[in-house]
Amino acid sequence: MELLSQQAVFDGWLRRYRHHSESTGTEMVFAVFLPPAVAAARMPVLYWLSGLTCTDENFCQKAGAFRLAAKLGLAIVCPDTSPRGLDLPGEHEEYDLGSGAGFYVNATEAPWSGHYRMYDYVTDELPSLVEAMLPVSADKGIAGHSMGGHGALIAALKNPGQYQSVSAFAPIVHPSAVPWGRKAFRAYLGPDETQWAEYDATLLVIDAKERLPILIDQGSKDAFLTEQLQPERFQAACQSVDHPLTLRMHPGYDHSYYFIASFIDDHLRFHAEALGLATG
Ligand SMILES: N[C@@H](CCC(=O)N[C@@H](CSC=O)C(=O)NCC(=O)O)C(=O)O
Repeated sequence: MELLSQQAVFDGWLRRYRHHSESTGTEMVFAVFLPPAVAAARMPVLYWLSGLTCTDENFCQKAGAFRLAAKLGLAIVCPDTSPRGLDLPGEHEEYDLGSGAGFYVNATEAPWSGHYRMYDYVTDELPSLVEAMLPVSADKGIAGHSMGGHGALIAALKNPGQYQSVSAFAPIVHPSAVPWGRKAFRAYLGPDETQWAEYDATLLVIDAKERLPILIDQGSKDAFLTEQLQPERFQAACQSVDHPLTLRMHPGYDHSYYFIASFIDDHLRFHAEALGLATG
């Protein structure tokens, strides 16, 4: 992997790397924050999955996570949200399909299936690469926002034992039932909706093999709340099977990174505690 940039931040390092991905068949870029303590020990990692229109950079520039992550000794890896550098039909025309909108699934439909394999990329290929090439441990949590919040939920629900913690900001909890998800799933997974269940957190949680506690924060003034997010549907599914969920509604907050920045410390502490780091 090729180091693209390195910057000192809170006595740690923010690096961006490019590498060839077997999953997507493209070059992929990711960002990693390495806390200062990494010099002394292999640190656990939080994977952050971003939302529609994002790259690896949105979280790094806007979330304000690195001061506390440095103190906790928690590395953070931020993948991109889709393959890049392709020119598939329709790939760059709409913000919620194609580039910047990979939805963390393995596409089965043309023209996407050869490259849009973001599920394999974020759950398998990228962690293997990061653990082989960087001074981090195999202990990991996963979190994300909106499309990426849902990506985090399905990554944890589909891989029992792989993550020690999972959390989300304003996740699209039931993509099979809302416009953003239905559009993406129809394109990537085809018209047979029974195939969509494999990537729908509200359906997956019912038969989850592990009851890993989930933290979700949601703003009550989020413009996408009613049409696209509907956290109450996931809450009902969790309640029906006693899956531990903490869903916090925050009056006045919207869908933006101002909301994420306001509560990111709670999520970092939530993950750090599950990963065995001191949070005091
Ligand atoms: N442009 C679109 C909405 C785009 C948007 O709000 N993207 C969010 C994630 S939404 C769900 O995945 C985001 O994180 N944007 C980047 C940022 O830095 O805020 C529209 O206007 O409707």
